[in-house]
Amino acid sequence: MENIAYIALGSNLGDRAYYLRSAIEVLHRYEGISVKSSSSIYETDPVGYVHQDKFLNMVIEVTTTLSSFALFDVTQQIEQRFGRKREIKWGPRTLDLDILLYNHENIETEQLVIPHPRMTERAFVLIPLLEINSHLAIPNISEPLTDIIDRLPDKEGVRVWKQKDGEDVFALFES
Ligand SMILES: Nc1ncnc2c1ncn2[C@@H]1O[C@H](COP(=O)(O)OP(=O)(O)OP(=O)(O)O)[C@@H](O)[C@H]1O
Ligand SMILES: Nc1nc2c(c(=O)[nH]1)N=C(CO)CN2
Repeated sequence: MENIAYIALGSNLGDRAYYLRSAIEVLHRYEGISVKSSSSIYETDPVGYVHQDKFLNMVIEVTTTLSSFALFDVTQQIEQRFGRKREIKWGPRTLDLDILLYNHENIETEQLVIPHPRMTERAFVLIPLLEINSHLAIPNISEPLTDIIDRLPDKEGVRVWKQKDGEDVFALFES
């Protein structure tokens, strides 16, 4: 069975675009995962822990035959592979992969919560998400995403870094 999931990517250490691109490539090559579309790449001011460099953030849509938990395992493995270290809460990272949505499911386990619990507080997530699916509904949220974004303070720090142009996800990373 095909499931639809949305994944947020973030990086603010080292060659940020390389980490985003590599994560998308590894996901796409993975048996049972297909990357269907991607947002533009945004450069965003750090939120939470502010004494760190700017992030690149984007969101992708994937279809997958994997369960939400199996997909989560894959995203955790990819973070590990690209040298993710967790030192400071909300601090610098080479690669962060968050599963935002999985179909319209509500999942609440210790390891995995979907919809991602902080997604509606983050313009750096909602702006790229809305770019790829302007009709998206989030379980238990009835307010339009555009209204939510309007009142998020971090929206001022979200700027397009590389505009998406066409369907090819990987074209985003070519200079
Ligand atoms: N939907 C989800 N996607 C990714 N991780 C999740 C999700 N729900 C819960 N988690 C859990 O969050 C844990 C902490 O994640 P992480 O260290 O990446 O936090 P963070 O990126 O610093 O902060 P945030 O969770 O606010 O983005 C992960 O180990 C994972 O078990
Ligand atoms: N702009 C921005 N700020 C953040 C980000 C992020 O991806 N982008 N991720 C965080 C922890 O998940 C904390 N703060």
